[in-house]
Amino acid sequence: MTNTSDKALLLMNLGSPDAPEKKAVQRYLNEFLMDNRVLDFNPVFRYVLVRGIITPFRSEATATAYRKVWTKDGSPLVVLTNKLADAVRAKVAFPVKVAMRYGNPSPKKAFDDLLKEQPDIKEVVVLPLYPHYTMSSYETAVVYAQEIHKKYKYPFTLKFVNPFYNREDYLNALANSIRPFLAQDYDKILFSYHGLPERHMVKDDIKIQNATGKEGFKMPAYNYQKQCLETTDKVVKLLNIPEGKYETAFQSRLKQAGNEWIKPYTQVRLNDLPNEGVKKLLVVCPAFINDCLETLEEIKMQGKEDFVEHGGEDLIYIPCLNDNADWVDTVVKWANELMD
Ligand SMILES: C=CC1=C(C)c2cc3[nH]c(cc4nc(cc5[nH]c(cc1n2)c(C)c5CCC(=O)O)C(CCC(=O)O)=C4C)c(C)c3C=C
Ligand SMILES: [Fe+2]
Ligand SMILES: [Fe+2]
Repeated sequence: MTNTSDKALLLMNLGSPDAPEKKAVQRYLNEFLMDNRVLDFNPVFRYVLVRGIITPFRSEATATAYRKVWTKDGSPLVVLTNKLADAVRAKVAFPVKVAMRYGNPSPKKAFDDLLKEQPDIKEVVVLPLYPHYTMSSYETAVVYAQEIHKKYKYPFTLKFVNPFYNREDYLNALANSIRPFLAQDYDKILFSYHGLPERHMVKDDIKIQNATGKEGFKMPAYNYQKQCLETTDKVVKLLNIPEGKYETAFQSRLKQAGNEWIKPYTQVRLNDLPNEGVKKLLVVCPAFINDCLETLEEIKMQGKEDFVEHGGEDLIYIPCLNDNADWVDTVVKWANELMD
């Protein structure tokens, strides 16, 4: 559609390395893990841990994992976020841009491009592509966009879409995307969310209790783990999935960030479920809006291999919302609501 508005939408995601190679992954991990909302240690310890241990030892393995899912157009996360932007763009009369918290394109690039295209832009609605609030995902995206906006004195205001883990439109889109998979025989459906160090939950709880209303977004009522459990709860109700046929777990643990992460661990459940009689498992990853390394490599590939090795027959991975039609309509609706 032709742009006729002085408002714009920015879709903000986590970001990926520029290439599935050790050097690019090193650059990416250094930026990502030096974020004090991700590795919340004192700066000197964080620097030593990231530069001296995590990045040198992790980069090659992470690059190998990225190579397994990399597409001809780039990382799945970036490609699929762009695809979502294209689908939204086709339905609206305002510009739609993409920015990443780490790596490219940065919010600065997105804001600069936006101004080049439409110099009279007055307001940018930012949608962080994370349904749930936690300081290491939603909050760091918001704060980074705010910092760049302030630093370069952009002549427009920013508005943020709130965390949406319990919003009806998101839950309906998610439930509708799961429904066709429930038509087959299955033993259980696993809702696997990105994990968090327990420590982060304590900090998030304090932030939630002390929210001032000036954060730029509405804080949720409670912490990430409870938000995830609420998402599962609401989706299983929409889908009439009976008790005992579903469970929630947390994936992607990075041990160096602290030994205790929120439980149960997806990895442990994938290994144990076959012994508990679960042979055919459906898995959905609702903390991720776009498929990425953590869903495609960790769950769809590695997770399936582990599940089968431990006696499972099949793991059927349910894709993220990506550019699903209901989800695209939801994004359009939410953007329009905030622009009114
Ligand atoms: C302390 C470490 C980490 C926390 C806390 C964390 C929270 C968190 N992450 C996402 C979403 C994504 N994470 C992704 C990759 C990824 N995450 C971590 C570490 C933490 N994440 C690392 C080190 C990596 C890189 C890959 C690796 O080396 O294992 C991705 C995928 C990126 C991609 O390019 O595909 C996403 C998406 C959320 C939602 C979250 C908190 C809830
Ligand atoms: Fe992560
Ligand atoms: Fe991972």
